[in-house]
Amino acid sequence: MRVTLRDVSVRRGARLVLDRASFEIGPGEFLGVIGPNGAGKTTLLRAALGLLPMQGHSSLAALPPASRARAAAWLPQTREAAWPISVEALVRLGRIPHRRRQAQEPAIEDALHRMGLTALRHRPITALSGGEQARALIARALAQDTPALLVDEPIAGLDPAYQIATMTLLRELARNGRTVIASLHDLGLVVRFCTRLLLMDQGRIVADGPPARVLTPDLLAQVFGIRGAFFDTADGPVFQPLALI
Ligand SMILES: Nc1ncnc2c1ncn2[C@@H]1O[C@H](COP(=O)(O)OP(=O)(O)OP(=O)(O)O)[C@@H](O)[C@H]1O
Repeated sequence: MRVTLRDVSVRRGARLVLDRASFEIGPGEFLGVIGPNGAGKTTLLRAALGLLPMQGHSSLAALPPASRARAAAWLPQTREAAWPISVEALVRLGRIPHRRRQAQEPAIEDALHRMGLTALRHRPITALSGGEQARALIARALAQDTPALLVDEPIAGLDPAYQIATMTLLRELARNGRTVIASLHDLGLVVRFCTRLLLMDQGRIVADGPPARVLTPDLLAQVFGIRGAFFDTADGPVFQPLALI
């Protein structure tokens, strides 16, 4: 599904925290939204979904709520569990937009399996570690089985194996025709997995393109205040942040 944003702006009080953001993304793309703390990444994703008052146009936000819930799944950054429901019940919530339409169980089993939660399915989510809770919330988004997936820091708090597994899964979903947008901080992993990067700074999109064209020495210095290096490895290009400037 194509997701289009045109001149989307968000104000918080007197501050413009998102300034005329525009981009278009289609099936097959895995877009990594990167930028320093406070750059506006979460704001961009939430505005795209219509979860914030905004100006401008977002194709997802323009959909009626029921259609939007079948078009896009959302993994929020905050991972607190409000109620001690079971992992399986949480994942089942992802199926609400599809109720009455399809068999529910295969999507729930698949999501539990993909996130390594089958053995934890009856555990209350309040009795899981932070990383396990994050995996349960990713599984809920997967169970929603939508053509677009917007995920806010999906690998924060995950161990290295689940970080790689989750990035691999998101890349596979994109390769199978989904549209995936993820805010991410790990520049090494975005270079390995994302097909395209959107670099944000102070509420603006300052670069949009393939990883090697976005993580240039000039932009790394200007936006992050760091320098880093690219290496070619048997597993593909690798980027390592090296030092503050
Ligand atoms: N509820 C709010 N009220 C006022 N300002 C807010 C609110 N939420 C976010 N902001 C401000 O909006 C700006 C963008 O925040 P946002 O959460 O989009 O950044 P981010 O790039 O996702 O940051 P991080 O990497 O730290 O998660 C920040 O300056 C933040 O302080």
